[in-house]
Amino acid sequence: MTKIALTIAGSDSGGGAGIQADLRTFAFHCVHGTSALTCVTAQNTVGVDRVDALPPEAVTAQIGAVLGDIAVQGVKTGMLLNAEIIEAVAEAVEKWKLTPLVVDPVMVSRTGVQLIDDRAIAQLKQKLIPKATLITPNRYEAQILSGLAVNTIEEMKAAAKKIYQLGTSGVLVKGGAMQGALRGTDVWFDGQTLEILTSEIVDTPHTHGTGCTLSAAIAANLALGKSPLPAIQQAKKYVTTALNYALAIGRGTGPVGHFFPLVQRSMVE
Ligand SMILES: Nc1ncnc2c1ncn2[C@@H]1O[C@H](COP(=O)(O)OP(=O)(O)OP(=O)(O)O)[C@@H](O)[C@H]1O
Ligand SMILES: Cc1ncc(COP(=O)(O)O)c(N)n1
Repeated sequence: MTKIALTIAGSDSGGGAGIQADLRTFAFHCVHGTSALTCVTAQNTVGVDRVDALPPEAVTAQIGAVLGDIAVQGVKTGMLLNAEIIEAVAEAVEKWKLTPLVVDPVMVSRTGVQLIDDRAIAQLKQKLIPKATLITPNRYEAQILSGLAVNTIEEMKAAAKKIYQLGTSGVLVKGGAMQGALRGTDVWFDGQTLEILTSEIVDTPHTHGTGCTLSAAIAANLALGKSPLPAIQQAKKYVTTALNYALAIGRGTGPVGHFFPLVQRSMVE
């Protein structure tokens, strides 16, 4: 039976992150991708020029149109932008019993720039994170959500445990923005198991979309029937490969190569 996933996220006109990365990641996993758009960014490899939010009712309607007709086996949320959209998504999660649910709490970019306002952060904490199967904060998001500094592996573990208390069933603190040997080391905590996930460090400046790609790959693996930790381990391998095939396009931070491992050994000349 065809497995189906839903992404609730923003559009990246440069095609590296957001809905564009999520749908490519679902397709790579042979999972049919459905989507509910929250905002439209005018974005490229250099930066974000403008963000236009959709009305929350439009987000509700998209989720309703999908779920009213199509059963989905995995869901992820990405850039939700404002408190009203977060509220609408939390209500839809409740109404449609959206599970398993991966919440990528997109709040701060890898470069440390805050992407959503303080009210939206509070709504994420109160309304959405407690409903999540797992959440995937990066280093800076983990600092905000835990109120702790995150500079060492011990601090990543402490942050994961503290964030778990917000009511999510699992926390993956991502280490893409950590320094030195910790770059690419993530920490998983689900209330019982504390696991350190490592990978090779891929030495590339082209890392745009790694967070979106990881959470979409986790949602795809959950839709395929894996339980959270194996889903995360598989997703991390996919991101590492995609980083190895990252695209040096544009003048800034290029995107990871979602399909390039396939293309290399396939019929495309
Ligand atoms: N250079 C790297 N080498 C290996 N793995 C990496 C590297 N950079 C990021 N990762 C991995 O990519 C995944 C995404 O983590 P990251 O911390 O980059 O998320 P993010 O900040 O949300 O992403 P983004 O850069 O897209 O905003 C994690 O599993 C992380 O360990
Ligand atoms: C529309 C949109 N959504 C999310 C991100 C962050 O993405 P990432 O953390 O993967 O770089 C982004 N830059 N644009």
